[in-house]
Amino acid sequence: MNNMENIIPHDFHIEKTDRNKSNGHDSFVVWFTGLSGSGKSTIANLVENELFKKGIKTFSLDGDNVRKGLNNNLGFTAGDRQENLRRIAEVAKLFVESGSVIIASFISPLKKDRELIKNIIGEDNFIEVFVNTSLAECERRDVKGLYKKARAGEIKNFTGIDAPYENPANPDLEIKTEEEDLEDALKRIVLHLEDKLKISVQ
Ligand SMILES: Nc1ncnc2c1ncn2[C@@H]1O[C@H](COP(=O)(O)OS(=O)(=O)O)[C@@H](OP(=O)(O)O)[C@H]1O
Ligand SMILES: Nc1ncnc2c1ncn2[C@@H]1O[C@H](COP(=O)(O)OP(=O)(O)O)[C@@H](O)[C@H]1O
Repeated sequence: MNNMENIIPHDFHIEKTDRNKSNGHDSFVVWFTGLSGSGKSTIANLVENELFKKGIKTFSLDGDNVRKGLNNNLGFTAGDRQENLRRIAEVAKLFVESGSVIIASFISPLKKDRELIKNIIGEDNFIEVFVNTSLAECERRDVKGLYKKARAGEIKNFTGIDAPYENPANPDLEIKTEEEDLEDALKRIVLHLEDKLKISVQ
């Protein structure tokens, strides 16, 4: 029992729009989804650097700062992934309220979980970027040696091996890392965000 009926929200005076006006830009979430090793963190880092250089308030959320802290009691079953992503979405929503552009990089493998994330954050504040790299290429890169372990049966429920990844049907942006240069992809993403930020970021 969590007694939600007894939680009565306080009416705060400073709203998102006030913070956005003060910061000179809108706030929202850029959510990178894709297989392990697809390039989410690499691209997300570059995007954050570009925005930060322009004086935009940004913050990155990824496995390193979330799965080791807030979500250190969660693993990789379908239920744990959903709870991982639900909590992250709630945190991201708070950051958006605070006026930041959030760069989130999580495998987020299932359509229904990405729908949940979008509903929590709000469609208007959510930009989905699908980092589309084939499993074969991710496995070839094997940045962290995890595919090798998964193939050897040392890691269970590994995305792409014995756990599913469902491609997004309608992402706001799709980056095919085997076909497009990193620099070109970066330019394309920043260009897309320019409009959303409602200020010039050239
Ligand atoms: N079983 C299994 N499946 C997939 N990934 C695994 C697994 N075990 C550990 N790892 C490492 O954890 C990172 C993925 O965590 P996420 O929070 O992004 O996953 S999820 O969105 O909840 O599905 C992922 O990081 P990235 O490689 O950066 O994607 C892996 O390094
Ligand atoms: N076009 C590209 N975009 C992103 N990463 C690329 C690209 N081409 C090669 N890579 C390499 O692929 C790897 C992706 O790893 P990483 O960014 O950690 O992936 P993820 O965060 O999705 O697990 C890095 O070693 C990166 O240098």
